[in-house]
Amino acid sequence: MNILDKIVADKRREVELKKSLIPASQLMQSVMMDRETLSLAKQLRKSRSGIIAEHKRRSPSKSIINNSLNVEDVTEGYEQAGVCGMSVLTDGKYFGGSLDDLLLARASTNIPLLRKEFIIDEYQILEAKAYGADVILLIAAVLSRSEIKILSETAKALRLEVLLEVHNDTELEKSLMPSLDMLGVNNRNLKNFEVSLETSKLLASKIPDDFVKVSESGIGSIEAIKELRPFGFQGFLIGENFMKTDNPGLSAQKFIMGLEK
Ligand SMILES: O=P(O)(O)OC[C@@H](O)[C@@H](O)c1c[nH]c2ccccc12
Repeated sequence: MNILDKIVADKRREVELKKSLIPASQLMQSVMMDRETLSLAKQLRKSRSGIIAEHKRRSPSKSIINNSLNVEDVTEGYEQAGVCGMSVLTDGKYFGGSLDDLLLARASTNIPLLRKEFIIDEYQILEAKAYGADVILLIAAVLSRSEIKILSETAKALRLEVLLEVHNDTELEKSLMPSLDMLGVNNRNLKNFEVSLETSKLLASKIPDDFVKVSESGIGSIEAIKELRPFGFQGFLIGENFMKTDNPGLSAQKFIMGLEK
């Protein structure tokens, strides 16, 4: 079993358990359900930098990235840096995140927030909304076309935006549908952790222009972004490069200043 299959198998068990502890009807009562969501796609289209900065404590590929920061400080730092949006990892077992991280980030900022999670069930989309997200991630590698359709339509009904993540042609071709807002190309293969920006360059021309194109993972320099822009990418999802420093907000700020020059 590859690591992705293992994560998803664990996730299915986790979701069943959570459904029995906190029924969907209870999530529906969250005050967040009535919150006006923010558009990440709009921010990316009008931005000169296109940075989506991630809160990520650890990952299965790198183990510990940074365990000594608090999520509110990171959120405020990213906001001050002028990022377009923030991605918050909520998986606990493999990434050291939680839904509380999302809620604390929500309480600290008014920028669009993405729930970064392995979503396999509509229940997790209700959770995303109830804990203050504006956008959800769907990963084509772990979903069928009909699952992508059901999950993305559920998100739209809750006024959440959808970022669909692909890593190859087959995943891209099976996934295109109008209920998606943004198409992300993950430069990291989630099955073996190999990273290459070429993945983004290869897939870019196959993504129709109605979707905002986002390049994800392994972006470590301003040069990398300048290289990706001509392929039509307007969003750049960066985690480790910021989170490995003592002050992720400041690192993001330097990056953005370099891009806007
Ligand atoms: O830390 P990086 O290499 O900048 O990558 C960020 C983000 O793209 C990565 O965390 C990610 C992309 N897709 C995912 C799906 C699940 C978990 C994590 C991810």
